[in-house]
Amino acid sequence: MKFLDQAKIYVKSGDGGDGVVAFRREKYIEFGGPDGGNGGRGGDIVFEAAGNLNTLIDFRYTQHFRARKGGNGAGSDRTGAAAAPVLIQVPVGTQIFDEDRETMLADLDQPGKRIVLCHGGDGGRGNAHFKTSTNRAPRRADKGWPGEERWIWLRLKLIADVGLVGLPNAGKSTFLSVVSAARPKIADYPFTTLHPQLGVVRLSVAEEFVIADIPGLIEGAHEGAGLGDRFLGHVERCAVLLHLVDGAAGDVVKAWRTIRHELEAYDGGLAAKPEIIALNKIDAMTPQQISSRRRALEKASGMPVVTLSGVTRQNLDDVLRLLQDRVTATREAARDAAPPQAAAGREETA
Ligand SMILES: Nc1nc2c(ncn2[C@@H]2O[C@H](COP(=O)(O)OP(=O)(O)OP(=O)(O)O)[C@@H](O)[C@H]2O)c(=O)[nH]1
Ligand SMILES: [Mg+2]
Repeated sequence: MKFLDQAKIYVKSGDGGDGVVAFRREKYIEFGGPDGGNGGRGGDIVFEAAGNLNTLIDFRYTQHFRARKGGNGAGSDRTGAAAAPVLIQVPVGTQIFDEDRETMLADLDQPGKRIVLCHGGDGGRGNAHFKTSTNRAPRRADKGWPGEERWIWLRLKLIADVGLVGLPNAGKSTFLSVVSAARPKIADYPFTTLHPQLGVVRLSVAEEFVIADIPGLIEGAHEGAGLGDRFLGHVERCAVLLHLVDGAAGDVVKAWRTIRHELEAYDGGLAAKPEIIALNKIDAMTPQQISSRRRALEKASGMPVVTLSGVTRQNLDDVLRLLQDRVTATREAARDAAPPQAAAGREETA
């Protein structure tokens, strides 16, 4: 499946329908009164977060969205029909930015959340509306109000509970493939993973969380080296980062520091996120190597370090338990902090 996490599109809500000038025509009544109806409202542009999507690729092919004009008014005081809204479905986690790419207009962070981004124009008034005691036969009717138009940026930030970070080849995709049903590409060369992928981990009926595997980072990623750091956006909303360090390749402390440095250079609160450090590929290390590298990492980071092997599945259960507990705690804290309305996924208008 192709993946795209940003897209620029044009949206325009429908113009309002025009009001009309009309007069009553009936037998035996010489001068019928004004009865021109109002125009109908133009169609809205509505965005909806859809749970079954996880790419913006469709927006590469369709970039213009226009809602229809409202119907014109008609004689006999008939109001024009309101035009149907245009509903644009985007993946959960899509943020809508103004053309400047800075101002966020909406954050579609929950399944089913909807926002009206552009309101349809109101219909113009028909001449029946302009009748007064001194002007009983007005010839005035207004055109409909124009709809709103703008260019916007869609930016997808996948919503996962756990973000996998590490150098290329650290074993991130292997880890994802053994703990979830996801089947990412795995190979012994760097930058095997070219776009983020999600997997669901199920520990029990009541316990599950989503992991995001992203392309490996290298030194200078924040300046564009390798695949750059733009995929880090996909772990911005994670509760915890699982930082995999390849224990079988070179200097583990240097590897860990390189990634920390890139997380700090990326502004998005990533450096402040809880991190679980895991020394990976212990199946390919001697017991002495495992303990000395682990100690070196613990000394450098000042944190406990877990050891595991994605290939032989050693210690996976312990690591998943740690992650689940951290995810649960974060969710509970968020629930306590959020006002009840927001937790219910209230509709809002941008
Ligand atoms: N011995 C051993 N090899 C592993 C382990 N996990 C991954 N590998 C190997 O390491 C290489 C890289 O694995 P990937 O899972 O593709 O690594 P990645 O971190 O996703 O790499 P990028 O997508 O390039 O960032 C592959 O050859 C894997 O078979 C492990 O636990 N033990
Ligand atoms: Mg990978």
